[in-house]
Amino acid sequence: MVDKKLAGAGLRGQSAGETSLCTVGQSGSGLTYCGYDVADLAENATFEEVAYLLFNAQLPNQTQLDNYIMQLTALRDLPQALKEVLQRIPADAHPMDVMRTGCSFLGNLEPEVDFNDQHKAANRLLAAFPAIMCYWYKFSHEGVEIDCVTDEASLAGHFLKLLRGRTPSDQHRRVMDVSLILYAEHEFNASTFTARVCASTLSDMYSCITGAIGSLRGPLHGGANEAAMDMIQTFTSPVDAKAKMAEMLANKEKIMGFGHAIYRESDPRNVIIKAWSEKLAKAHGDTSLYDISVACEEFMWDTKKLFCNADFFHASAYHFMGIPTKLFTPIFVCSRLTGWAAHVMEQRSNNRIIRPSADYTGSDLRPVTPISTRK
Ligand SMILES: CC(=O)SCCNC(=O)CCNC(=O)[C@H](O)C(C)(C)COP(=O)(O)OP(=O)(O)OC[C@H]1O[C@@H](n2cnc3c(N)ncnc32)[C@H](O)[C@@H]1OP(=O)(O)O
Ligand SMILES: O=C([O-])CC(=O)C(=O)O
Repeated sequence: MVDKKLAGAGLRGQSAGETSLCTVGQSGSGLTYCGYDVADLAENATFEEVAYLLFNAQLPNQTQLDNYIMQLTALRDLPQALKEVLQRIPADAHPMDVMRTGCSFLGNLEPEVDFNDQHKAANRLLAAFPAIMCYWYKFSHEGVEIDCVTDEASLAGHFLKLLRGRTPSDQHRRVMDVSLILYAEHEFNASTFTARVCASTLSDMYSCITGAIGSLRGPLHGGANEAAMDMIQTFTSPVDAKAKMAEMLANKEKIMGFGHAIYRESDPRNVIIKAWSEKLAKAHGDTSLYDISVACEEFMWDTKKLFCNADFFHASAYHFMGIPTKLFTPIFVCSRLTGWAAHVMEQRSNNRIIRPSADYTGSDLRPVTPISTRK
């Protein structure tokens, strides 16, 4: 992968517009949000500060942050009509379909009637997504109707408390916060581009985000963290992992959580979440899943020069925090919503409808023959 060419199918390597939100894969700093290195943000900021940054192009001061957190916490509860819809979604539904429906239905109840409301709509979704996910999960899986409001100030803590019904540890709250920071924004990835295409028709925020959720759902994009978890759970030891992965590669199977459309040698988020995964494994008292994950990383680099993307060590990290695998990709939604909404706002600020052309590969011009003569 070191000599990977950013060209060819999938619009790879082509610029599809301008953004001031993010750089990906530039030498020196692998990933920046509005000029800040993601590692710096993960070390020295909170997810709410990053959300504020993406929506306002600058980090908040303490007063601005306090006000922003107050604003978000007031927007957490779900309307009764949305709770009733979530109650009707079966336990075996795909959780990303739940997020898509929750987002779309909220757009019916509280539509964005004017682009002046774009921050309001984005903040409402940011505050409500953890409850949409957890309300459905707890009702459909445990028959429990949870209270959608908690006393946790951060979105990370709020989500963990909704899911578990008890106050999370400082370590779990911090890891979830870092995870939300790492997933928040990533330039013109597939789901963000979906949101921008939708925005370019002057559609509403809820439609843009609903479409983006549909794009993130696929295993080649956000769904990879769940797929990686399903895979590593089938490995019994580092040796077993290497043997099974060799078989998968021989069968030309894709190994989820490895490779990236833009990065060539590493994903800068991996080293951060990997370090947290190791700490969580030690705190958990059983490092076997972490050791297996490290063996996978070594094997893929040695055999294919493929590296872990942001998703791979998220699998074990979330697992050590007791998060059900099926909620992995919905957590990604709770975070990437910030990037999507910021891109929608940016697209609107200098819009032209996105409408590329295609190279035609079909039949030459031909007449319509009578149906009775067709074979
Ligand atoms: C947060 C995120 O969305 S990160 C991405 C999450 N997705 C995954 O983890 C899914 C697994 N990875 C992949 O499918 C790919 O690496 C993608 C979709 C991320 C990027 O796709 P592309 O840009 O087309 O990959 P790229 O051009 O680097 O592929 C080069 C070669 O490596 C192979 N390859 C790339 N990733 C993998 C993988 N994970 N497992 C096995 N082979 C792989 C490709 O099949 C291709 O082989 P070929 O030339 O014989 O066809
Ligand atoms: O950028 C991409 O192609 C995939 C993505 O969203 C990410 O890595 O966070």
